[in-house]
Amino acid sequence: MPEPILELAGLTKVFPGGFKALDNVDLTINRGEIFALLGPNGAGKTTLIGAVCGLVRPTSGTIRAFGQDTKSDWRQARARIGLVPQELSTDMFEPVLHAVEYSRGLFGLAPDPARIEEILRSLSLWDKRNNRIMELSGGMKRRVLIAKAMAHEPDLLFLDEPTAGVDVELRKDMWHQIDAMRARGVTVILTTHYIEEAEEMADRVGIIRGGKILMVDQKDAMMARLGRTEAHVMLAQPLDTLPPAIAAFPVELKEGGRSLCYRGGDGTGKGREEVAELTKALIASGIDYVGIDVRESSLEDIFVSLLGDEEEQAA
Ligand SMILES: Nc1ncnc2c1ncn2[C@@H]1O[C@H](COP(=O)(O)OP(=O)(O)OP(=O)(O)O)[C@@H](O)[C@H]1O
Repeated sequence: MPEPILELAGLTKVFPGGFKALDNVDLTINRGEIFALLGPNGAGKTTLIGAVCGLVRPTSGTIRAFGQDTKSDWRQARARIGLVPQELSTDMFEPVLHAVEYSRGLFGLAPDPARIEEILRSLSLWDKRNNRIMELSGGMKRRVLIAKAMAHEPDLLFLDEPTAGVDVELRKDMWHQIDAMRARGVTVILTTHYIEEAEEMADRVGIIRGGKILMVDQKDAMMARLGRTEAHVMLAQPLDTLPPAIAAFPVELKEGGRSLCYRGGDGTGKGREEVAELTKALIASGIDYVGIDVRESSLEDIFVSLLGDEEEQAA
């Protein structure tokens, strides 16, 4: 039975000046899951995190964390929440070790040098522990942000764009770290506009745009429901029209009749079987082909088509 760890109801933020960055957001996050909040620039992701972490005051709506309304007992909830912000704002002159120890103390936990060492080693920061943060590379600075958030052993961890602008190796490393946190029972909410990241990491995905949650679902269910198979068949001879046996498939001629494009299935692999049927039907109809390119749609395709649909509706 899923146990809600964070419950947002009707969460709305209107900034002074009238801009509505969050518009009636309802969202429940369950213990132990990795939830990816996916959305384009300015969608409201950082504002949502800020509201939960007490950095942004909601205009209306409620936030319950660990079963408690955060309005009544904010400090207690906040002590159990870790935040890895997009940017390092303070501590530049601090040595790494000190900054991380300080983060632990900030929320009232007793010092634990062994735990801090474990965290720093797991992030390959141990050798840099006595360096001032300003002396580190951009990627290392990001690791320090994660170390700081992990130092107070949060039950719920927000990662705001954890891998924006980092190299592929560090990105993989971070994914590893997130996995390790999940294994430790930490609930992780990450914001990203890298779809690949959501696809790789998340159990559930929420799509946010213009301050509104457009869709929330298990990643696999979202892929199955909205996914498609796409196949391009390069024909040996261009065709003007399709015989009925071929036109019965969800296909259309492209490139002046030189290729046949199939779009079908449902993201469960069913489309591939239909493509196999299509190739048999082509042979039976005496239509020769020289190549086939089949691909399953990714979360990215789904994301782009969802946002596209929204734009059409808004127009
Ligand atoms: N303090 C503020 N005053 C006015 N508007 C703000 C303020 N902070 C954010 N906004 C606006 O609210 C919207 C949502 O911003 P937010 O930072 O939450 O987006 P985001 O989804 O995190 O985007 P990104 O992917 O670019 O980080 C933006 O249009 C932003 O300009």
